[in-house]
Amino acid sequence: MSQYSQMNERDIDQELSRLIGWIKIESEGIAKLEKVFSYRDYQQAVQSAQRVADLADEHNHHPLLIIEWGKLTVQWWTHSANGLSETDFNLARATDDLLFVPQ
Ligand SMILES: C[C@H](O)[C@H](O)[C@H]1CNC2=NC(N)=NC(=O)C2=N1
Repeated sequence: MSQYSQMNERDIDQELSRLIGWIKIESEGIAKLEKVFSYRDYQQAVQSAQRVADLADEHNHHPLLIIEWGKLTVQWWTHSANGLSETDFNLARATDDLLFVPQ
């Protein structure tokens, strides 16, 4: 099994239960991992998006990013698998590590 193979429902649910704030959504018939991060203003959301973009390039795996005022939505899935792979979960965890800001 490659890091990019489509996962089965059981493995997806098990991995999901270990994450905080990430949900599974279905968009255009494709399962995706989504989390919304909140910020003080637009610039903070933009800067966070840039950090996720750098992470994505490092791994050659790219999420959908939606920037709004005070809000960044991140969606991970694997285009080549038409769904979720281990790589998406690894990068969801990496996104959390990257965007975690101690209060
Ligand atoms: C050629 C290149 O490796 C592929 O197009 C990569 C790029 N980034 C990617 N990103 C994501 N999220 N899924 C992919 O299948 C994917 N494929």
